[in-house]
Amino acid sequence: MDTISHSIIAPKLTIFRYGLSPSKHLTLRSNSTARTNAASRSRVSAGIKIQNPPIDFSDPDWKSKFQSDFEKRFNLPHITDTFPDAEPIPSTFCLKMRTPVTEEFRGGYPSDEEWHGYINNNDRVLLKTIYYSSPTSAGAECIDPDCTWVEQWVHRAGPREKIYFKPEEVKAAIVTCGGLCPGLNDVIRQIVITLEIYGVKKIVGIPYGYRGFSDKELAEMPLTRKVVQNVHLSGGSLLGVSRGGPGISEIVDSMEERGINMLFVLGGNGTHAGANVIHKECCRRGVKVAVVGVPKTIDNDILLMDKTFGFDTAVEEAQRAINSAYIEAHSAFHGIGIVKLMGRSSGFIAMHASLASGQIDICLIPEVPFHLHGPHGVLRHLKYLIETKGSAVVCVAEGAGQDFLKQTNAKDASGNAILGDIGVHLQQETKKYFKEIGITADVKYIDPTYMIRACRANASDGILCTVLGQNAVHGAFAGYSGITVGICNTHYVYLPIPEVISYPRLVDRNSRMWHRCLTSTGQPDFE
Ligand SMILES: Nc1ncnc2c1ncn2[C@@H]1O[C@H](COP(=O)(O)OP(=O)(O)O)[C@@H](O)[C@H]1O
Ligand SMILES: O=P(O)(O)OC[C@H]1O[C@](O)(COP(=O)(O)O)[C@@H](O)[C@@H]1O
Ligand SMILES: [Mg+2]
Repeated sequence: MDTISHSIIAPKLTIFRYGLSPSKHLTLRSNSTARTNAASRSRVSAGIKIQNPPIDFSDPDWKSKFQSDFEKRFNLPHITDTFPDAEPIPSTFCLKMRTPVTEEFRGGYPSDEEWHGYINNNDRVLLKTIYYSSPTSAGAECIDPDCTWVEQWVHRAGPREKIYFKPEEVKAAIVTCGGLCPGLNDVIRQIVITLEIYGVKKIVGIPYGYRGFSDKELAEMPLTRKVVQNVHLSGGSLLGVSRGGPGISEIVDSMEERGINMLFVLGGNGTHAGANVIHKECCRRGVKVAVVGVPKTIDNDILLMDKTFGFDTAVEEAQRAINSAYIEAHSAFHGIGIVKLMGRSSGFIAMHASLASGQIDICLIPEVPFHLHGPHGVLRHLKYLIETKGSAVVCVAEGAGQDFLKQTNAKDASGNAILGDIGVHLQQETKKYFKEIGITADVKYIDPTYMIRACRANASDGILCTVLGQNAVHGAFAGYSGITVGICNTHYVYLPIPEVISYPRLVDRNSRMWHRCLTSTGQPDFE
């Protein structure tokens, strides 16, 4: 694909949830073009199994075939795939340094054989760590109907002893795309700092996302440790962000003109789809470039990772809005507080914020359909809460209940659907309902979404950003391209881009976490 138009291919995937009857097979629409080369394989995600084509479990070798297929899928694309003769050199990243740089390092690199700070290319991290003895275990992620234990290993991230770029020949660029997310500046800062430790002198920021590659009026921003020293103290992105933008060829043309041979792309699933195509186009043109992604999304909708940076901060910041809604509701006669949180297709922020606050009576997320009206609807339960507790607080994810709203088919510049405002709808319907049944209700609606997104990262996200930013640079110097960084089971890993964006990661309604949320809110089933 040449232009970033994102009339996103939306193939249908059949998802089988263990523990449900076949009549409850679900259909999910993928919103990423990147699924093309992944669609033909079996895959597992949180609580769901997708098989396309199905594995033949009667084949006694199915497990080893699955594992060798898995290994191939998670093999990291490398510069040597396109340039088989590319020779590695000893790494210039070594923390046994001298200040100031003395003559002893002038001609060569300060790599130290005694320093055991490098990651071996064969180091691996185990992707799945729970053995489910039965497919009916809560949240079971099984490959076969017997829930056979199958080891799935992914590549460990970190500095390698051999590198494929000479620092003096590197021109590195950083670009931040999509919506804002707490921690963008922390990642930019760590990328710049780590590049300088390797000895890179030419580092630039591309302004306003992919748009900065085509808009001649937007000058690239030179970056140094000095420039980025304090950027993590503010939210937003030092470089600016945007949606939409030029086509892939234009981006790669611009990279060639500028002499960029390392590109760090900070963004969500759309940005990563773009990064993967940029990587492929560079390979096709035979230009030696490392393209490395750092997943950015407060929605936490990237597959396989424990979490993405900014998510923790978003959950923490959401507490303030929830607490205000709680106080308003609690202080009013028959008070009802409604808080809308972000989450286009995934309800992670709403679920975690509800759990963390302990002040939510009803949590509504896109993954779990609900009725508003009727004997089992949300409004009937609100009446019950008002009658029994005197007040109620609802937390709704922005992507929830879209069926209740007028569908406009409107898209943003990146091709993402523009959602209707479920928060406003809920507020209006609640007011109407209580008026109709003749019960007083004081309804207050809070939409803190953009306030949450614009925050600076909290301490735990700050650390995550630090590790991810540093690992992105190590991955590029190691010669990998078309990869992204992440955290799996508390360990840091490199993953091929298509594997993490083939569809948005969703809350598994059979997971223990969703069950815990229901336990905490005490809400009934609204389906
Ligand atoms: N399928 C795609 N292929 C190439 N580029 C894409 C694709 N989807 C989105 N992009 C580009 O990635 C950037 C960010 O995408 P967007 O969906 O807005 O945010 P996010 O990366 O956070 O999901 C935009 O510039 C957009 O044009
Ligand atoms: O107003 P904008 O910039 O389109 O952002 C809204 C979207 O941004 C998000 O916060 C994150 O989306 P991205 O990951 O695509 O940046 C969504 O939850 C929300 O729907
Ligand atoms: Mg997105």
